[in-house]
Amino acid sequence: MVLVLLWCHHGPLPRPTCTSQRSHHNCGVQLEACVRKCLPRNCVVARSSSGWLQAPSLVSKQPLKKASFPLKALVTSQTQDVSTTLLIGEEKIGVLLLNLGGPETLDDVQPFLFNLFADPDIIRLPRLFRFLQGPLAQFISVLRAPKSKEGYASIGGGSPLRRITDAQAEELRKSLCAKNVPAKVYVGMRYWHPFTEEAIVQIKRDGITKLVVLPLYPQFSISTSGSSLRLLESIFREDEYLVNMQHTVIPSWYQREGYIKAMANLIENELKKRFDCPEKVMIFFSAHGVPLAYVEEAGDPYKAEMEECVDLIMEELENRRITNAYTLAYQSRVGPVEWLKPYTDDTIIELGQKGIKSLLAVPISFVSEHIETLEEIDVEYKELALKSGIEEWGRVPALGCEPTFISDLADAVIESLPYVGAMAVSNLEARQSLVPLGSVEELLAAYDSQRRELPPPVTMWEWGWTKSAETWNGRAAMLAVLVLLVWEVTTGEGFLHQWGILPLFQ
Ligand SMILES: C=CC1=C(C)c2cc3[nH]c(cc4nc(cc5[nH]c(cc1n2)c(C)c5CCC(=O)O)C(CCC(=O)O)=C4C)c(C)c3C=C
Ligand SMILES: [Fe+2]
Repeated sequence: MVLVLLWCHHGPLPRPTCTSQRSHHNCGVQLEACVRKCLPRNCVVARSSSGWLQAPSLVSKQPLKKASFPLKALVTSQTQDVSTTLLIGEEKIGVLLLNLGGPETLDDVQPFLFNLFADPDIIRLPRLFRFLQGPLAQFISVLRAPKSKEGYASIGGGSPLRRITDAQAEELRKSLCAKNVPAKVYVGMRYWHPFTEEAIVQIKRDGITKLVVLPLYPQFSISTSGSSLRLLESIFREDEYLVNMQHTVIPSWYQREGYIKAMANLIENELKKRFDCPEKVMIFFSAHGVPLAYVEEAGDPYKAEMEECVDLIMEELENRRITNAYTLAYQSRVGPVEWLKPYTDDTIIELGQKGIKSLLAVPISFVSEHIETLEEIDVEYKELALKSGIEEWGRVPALGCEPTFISDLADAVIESLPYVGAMAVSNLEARQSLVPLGSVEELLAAYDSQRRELPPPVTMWEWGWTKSAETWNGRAAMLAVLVLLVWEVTTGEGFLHQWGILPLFQ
């Protein structure tokens, strides 16, 4: 196998790949994509932008020597058979799958939403107002809960995420075992059970000595993998056992051949199965959106990774002589701020107006079925498409436990094992060692160094008889009634006393 390392040390990559000094990371992504296209498939392309190495299937902190010019490409040979070296010694290998989590019952919806909105990677307040994070999360979650509950009720009363992620964990364990890498696989959710903290307790109880952290999001975003990794970093930092446990992180894996092939298989199957004239169908990639500020201000690589991911899948399909038209749009916008565009709903309407008759929706940000595939795509977007003049609608299933995909995740874990290193936050010697440290903190710093505030994702106020204003007016009225009630009960005075309604018992 050949490893190509793109090395850019402090400073923008040279033109023409770099058009913006600020989106330094994105340049790296684009450059990496260009280089990958020119190389044979068996090459691993890695890039570094701030002194540590970020390979497609691993993150490792590699103290690189200062470059005499900004960009350097190294080509080395990697001939070691990783799986044989793993089994030497008494290491206990663990794999921690990170995921979002979802409410299992309708009663879980509001507390789940509270956990989500209490996350500073979802709503980041100015430093001075950080103390309001909890009350604000409570407020927004109570406001949003009725709408979310409706959605979860329509998909059977809860999220299928836990069940599917548990099944993926079990299949991954089996696949690793079949590849001679016995490992325990744990699930750590960000906003619902089993919480990441619960998984960590189990990892410590089992005495894991080498841990591979694998977020189940193909593309990295500050709001998903970033948030989970930030949490993990804070847990690790405070725990002596974990500080010394060797670990590495696989931050994103959308460019892996197995994943790309598995996605292409799903698209090819669905095209053949569902449509009379498969070649006339437009392939409609629908990615989960994020607020534009994440990408433009905080440096989230999500958009660049998403675009590259779509290119790679289309390239794979073209190799199979499937040359359909395709497009990418972003769904699930929440709140008043601008999110990544084009929006899925606007795009569907536009395609209908342009006379497109057949669409195949491909959910691409997530590898399990969840509320946004089962409700938003299958119900809302399908209805919109049919109303907009689209006659044939199909949707590619999420990868779930698809064997090519699971086997590729197992390979990603195995390939990352030689890079598992000590966290050792305070250990200077370990920090300077050549063994990659897999520091979550530095990974996050590279994308989100300034930690600017992130926009609130829900509408706070709209004047006029909008749906939001009605909700707010209703809630304000309820609050006023509550205040009056408390006032009457505590003071014994007020309208209800004057009218003889209170006190109830005399
Ligand atoms: C409000 C900001 C949000 C951002 C930013 C965001 C990014 C983001 N989310 C996913 C994947 C999922 N999100 C899910 C649910 C969900 N997400 C938000 C908000 C943001 N997401 C809310 C309020 C909810 C709850 C559901 C709702 O009320 O609409 C889920 C579903 C889990 C389930 O229960 O099935 C997933 C999956 C990605 C990939 C992403 C950014 C890239
Ligand atoms: Fe979300």
